[in-house]
Amino acid sequence: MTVLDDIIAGVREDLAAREAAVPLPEMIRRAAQAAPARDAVAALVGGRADPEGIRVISEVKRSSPSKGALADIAEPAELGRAYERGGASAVSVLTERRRFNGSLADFDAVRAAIDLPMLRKDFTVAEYQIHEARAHGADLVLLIVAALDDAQLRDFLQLTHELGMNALVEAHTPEEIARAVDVDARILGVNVRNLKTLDVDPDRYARLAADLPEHVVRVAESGVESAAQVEQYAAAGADAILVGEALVRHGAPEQALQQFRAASVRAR
Ligand SMILES: O=C(O)c1ccccc1NCC(=O)[C@H](O)[C@H](O)COP(=O)(O)O
Repeated sequence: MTVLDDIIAGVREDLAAREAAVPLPEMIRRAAQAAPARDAVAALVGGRADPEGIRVISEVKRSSPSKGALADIAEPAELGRAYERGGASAVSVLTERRRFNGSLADFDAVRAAIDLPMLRKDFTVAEYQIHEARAHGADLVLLIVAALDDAQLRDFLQLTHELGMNALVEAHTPEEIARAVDVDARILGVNVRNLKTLDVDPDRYARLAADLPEHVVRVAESGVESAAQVEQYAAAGADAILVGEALVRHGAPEQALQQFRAASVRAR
């Protein structure tokens, strides 16, 4: 069993418990009553040519399977506000409980504190999670190509769009990029972290960049430890980067964000 398989097994168990507490029809009703989603494509598009720098999706990440505990985030809302002040274009909140110590409560706290588009970062394996994300005010959900078959990928993306949201469709290989393009993904991420082995290979983004179509929002995910890495992603044409660990471990996330955006301008 890979790490991804193990995470998904836990996600399914937790999902069954939430669905027993709030059945799908009620979650659909709640999603329909939520305020309209913000346009995450508009927030992220054009980052590869923006004179002010690359777009940053800043992540609220307490723990990870690869590193264990990362940061004691006492006030996720305050971290979200710091990201907003630092110039983030969107905020991602991990909601997976068992391996990331995340929660929908964290998501709700940040949602109430900021006005940026927000990614509900979970391992999506059922339509229920998409309605649930919308009910909590999410603007973006994560669809990991490696975790879904073609029909699920198409149906989940369609539902996401029907609910007025967008999806970050995450790929790791040329084949997964092709599958994402086939379903008309608008925001396509290359995660340089292998979710089966947890190896991080930042050069992977540049190797796969040529496979990303011009018209999609291109996101380089994971592996940012320094401004130099941001320069490398920007030089390879990324519109946006998704950064977790480097921001939650940094004492001054606003400054880190500003440095990352400035570094991306130097790369052009
Ligand atoms: O972060 C992990 O260890 C991890 C393990 C297994 C599946 C997913 C994992 N992380 C999710 C992410 O993709 C990252 O949280 C995100 O891209 C930010 O990465 P980083 O900046 O390297 O924290």
